[in-house]
Amino acid sequence: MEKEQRYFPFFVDISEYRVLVVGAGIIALRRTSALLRFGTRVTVVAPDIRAEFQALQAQYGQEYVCLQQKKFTPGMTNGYDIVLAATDSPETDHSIWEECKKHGIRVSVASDQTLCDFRFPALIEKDNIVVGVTSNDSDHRNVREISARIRETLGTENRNIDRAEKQDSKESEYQRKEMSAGRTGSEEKNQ
Ligand SMILES: C[C@@]1(CC(=O)O)C2=NC(=C\c3[nH]c(c(CCC(=O)O)c3CC(=O)O)Cc3[nH]c(c(CC(=O)O)c3CCC(=O)O)/C=C3\N/C(=C\2)[C@@H](CCC(=O)O)[C@]3(C)CC(=O)O)/[C@H]1CCC(=O)O
Ligand SMILES: NC(=O)c1ccc[n+]([C@@H]2O[C@H](COP(=O)([O-])OP(=O)(O)OC[C@H]3O[C@@H](n4cnc5c(N)ncnc54)[C@H](O)[C@@H]3O)[C@@H](O)[C@H]2O)c1
Repeated sequence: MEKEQRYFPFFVDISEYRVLVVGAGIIALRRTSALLRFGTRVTVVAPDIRAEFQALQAQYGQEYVCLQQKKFTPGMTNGYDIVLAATDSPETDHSIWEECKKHGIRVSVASDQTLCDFRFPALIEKDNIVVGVTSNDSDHRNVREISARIRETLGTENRNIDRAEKQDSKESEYQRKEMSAGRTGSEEKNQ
């Protein structure tokens, strides 16, 4: 019988990490904005970059958000501590995974749970409390629903970008909220 895979929720200081995110669509945006709230530096590589990434760069500064408008090419993962593959091309995601495995870089592939060294959780943040939710059976929809209920109980706004907002690439609700809250990279770091 196959052993059930279980994921342990380490809570790690990622402020000194260098993170590469390949792809700049809705999933990459949700994850990049989450990582930035935890003080890390992120490089984003994609031929099409959603407009909200410019707002993140304006908010956190170029030191924290480096945008590279180009396709992934071999060698790009060099020097990164972790890599998130979130393109809409399974072949590209797979070659990113291969390169990371070859060089011992931890990698998560949004399109394929079998290619994840770690799980990207749903995040609920309330004052200094951080809740991370994941599933051992990869029922992503359930993770999302449980997280929404925790957010409701704690009275936290849903900071995550919903996939339904995908079409609204100009000025999303998320961007307006972040901008009107006047959040800055240094404030986030000090939280
Ligand atoms: C928690 C959350 C965090 C985040 O993404 O930020 C997250 N998925 C979320 C939502 C969600 N994901 C999917 C749907 C559509 C479902 C539907 O409609 O049926 C929805 C619902 C929605 O988006 O509304 C589809 C999906 N997801 C993965 C695959 C590939 C596969 O299963 O192989 C496919 C099929 C793709 C396809 O078919 O194209 C894989 C992963 N998704 C993970 C995390 C990691 C495992 C964590 C876990 O579930 O335990 C992992 C392994 C990737 C990783 O760790 O990198 C976020 C909740 C955000 C929140 O609420 O805060
Ligand atoms: N984990 C999750 O929560 C979840 C949920 C749904 C879907 N997914 C998976 O996540 C992936 C991304 O979904 P999305 O909705 O963000 O897609 P999207 O279409 O919004 O964005 C795709 C991005 O990938 C980039 N890209 C394409 N080819 C590239 C290449 N060769 N090099 C670099 N960048 C490249 C595009 O320029 C674009 O920025 C899909 O594979 C999807 O199956 C994950």
